Amino acid sequence: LLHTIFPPELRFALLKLFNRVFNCFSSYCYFDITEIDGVNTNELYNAVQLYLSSSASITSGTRLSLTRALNSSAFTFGLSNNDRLVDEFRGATAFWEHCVMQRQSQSLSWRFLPEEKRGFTLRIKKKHKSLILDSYLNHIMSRAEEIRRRNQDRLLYTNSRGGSIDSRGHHPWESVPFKHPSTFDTLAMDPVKKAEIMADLGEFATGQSFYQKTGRAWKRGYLLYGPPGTGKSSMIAAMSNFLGYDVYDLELSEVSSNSELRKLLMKTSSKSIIVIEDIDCSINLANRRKKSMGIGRFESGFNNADVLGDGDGGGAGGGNSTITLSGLLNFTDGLWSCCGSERIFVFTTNHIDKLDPALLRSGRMDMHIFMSYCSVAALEILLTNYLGLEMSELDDELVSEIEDLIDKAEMTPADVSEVLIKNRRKKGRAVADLLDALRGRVEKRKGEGFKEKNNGDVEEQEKRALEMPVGDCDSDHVLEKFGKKDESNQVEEFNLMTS
Ligand SMILES: Nc1ncnc2c1ncn2[C@@H]1O[C@H](COP(=O)(O)OP(=O)(O)OP(=O)(O)O)[C@@H](O)[C@H]1O
Repeated sequence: LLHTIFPPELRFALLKLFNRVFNCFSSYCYFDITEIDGVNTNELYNAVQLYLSSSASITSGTRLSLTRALNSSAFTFGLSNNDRLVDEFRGATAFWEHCVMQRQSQSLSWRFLPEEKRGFTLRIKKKHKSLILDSYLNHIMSRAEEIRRRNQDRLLYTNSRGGSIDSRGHHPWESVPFKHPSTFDTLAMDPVKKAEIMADLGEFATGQSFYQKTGRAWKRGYLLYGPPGTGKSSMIAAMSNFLGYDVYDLELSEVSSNSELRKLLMKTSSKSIIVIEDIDCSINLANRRKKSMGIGRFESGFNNADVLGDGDGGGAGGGNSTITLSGLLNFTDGLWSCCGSERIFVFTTNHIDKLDPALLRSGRMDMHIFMSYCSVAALEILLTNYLGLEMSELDDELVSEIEDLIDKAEMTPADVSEVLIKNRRKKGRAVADLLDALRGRVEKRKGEGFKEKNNGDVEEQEKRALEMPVGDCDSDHVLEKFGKKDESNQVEEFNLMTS
């Protein structure tokens, strides 16, 4: 009888009418965000899920499912049917409900759809509608991206031959989870310098509006230089862990031309650190200069590029590579470096004197970071990290002997950690071994007439020249500095360059 008096069509029409009247008088409005929009995945649904699973407050009695995604180092919770969460945004309250319905049938679609139809319903006050639509949803998208990055382990990419996707569909960048444990806490270096670098990175990562306002590309370059074992790779890992950026370790010898380099760059993602290690071994600048001027023999062991591109080019160390310095500079500086944003370029070298001044010039590498031999400040950090020991716990006499020896010994943090790690369970033994190692090194260097120390002096000059504001670091200064390093070849070479 009920069916005859109220046929389904009439019931549906009444329900619709009721809804309309209800909506007119209600102070709320509703938005549905379904998981699948037609046949496309709705990015907003995934973002809302991720965002709510870590940001919104859980109402009591809510039952949530916990998840830990592959490659992820954090737990998030998922929402079941009709779970409700409340979120606040700039004084507005957003009520979220998760709705799950069984899908009736697999409609005609080229793509398999999940059996459940999932979606969120967002309820907000009508007066907050524009705030929510203009800002809240964008806020959710960017927060979700951030959470995804933080939860996900960093990835370390390396390039295989070529810059394009090959015939077998292999991407030119291959990745592995990057689990390097180095952080700024574990990094042994001068605390003031460390704080400066961290502040610089922090400013960069949060500086979107600054870069927009000044019309600068949102990227930054760091040159790490210093002897092997002073922590250049550890610094890159610490940067990656600090910012939550992936690392692209660019193997230049695998790249055969400037255009390949450009293609590789195009396939890197934003929020990443692009690293070229031992840049002096990758780009053969000295020989290029001589060759381009048609004089001099190629004395170093580099396998020179046959094609040198243009006058500003230098061949990459690899076999048939035609990468030029200008190609590399375009990679970091030119229009192509801006395809994407929030990118950090890091070059490392053990021999800053081998680098072309063009690479060091103002604006190329924004910060030059000298990774030095182990200093007292760095040793304090290593003692705490490896032995859980404060310098203040040591005898005054012992401390003053260490302070006296440490600079003369020129031990790298890698050398010092090797000594400490051997006896990490016997603190006294470890400190005694360290003292022996320091004395041994000083004696050895005395025997050699502190030859290396002379280099150290030059390094001090480099340090001073390169750590001044980069704008002041002109090529003349650099030439003069390098001219002092090795009287025989380098002076001639740089004279040629200036002429
Ligand atoms: N400044 C440092 N702070 C903490 N540990 C360090 C530091 N420098 C070196 N180490 C230790 O020595 C190891 C080797 O250092 P790392 O590879 O970072 O040096 P590097 O300067 O990059 O050397 P190379 O130029 O040979 O690549 C690290 O795994 C780390 O354990």
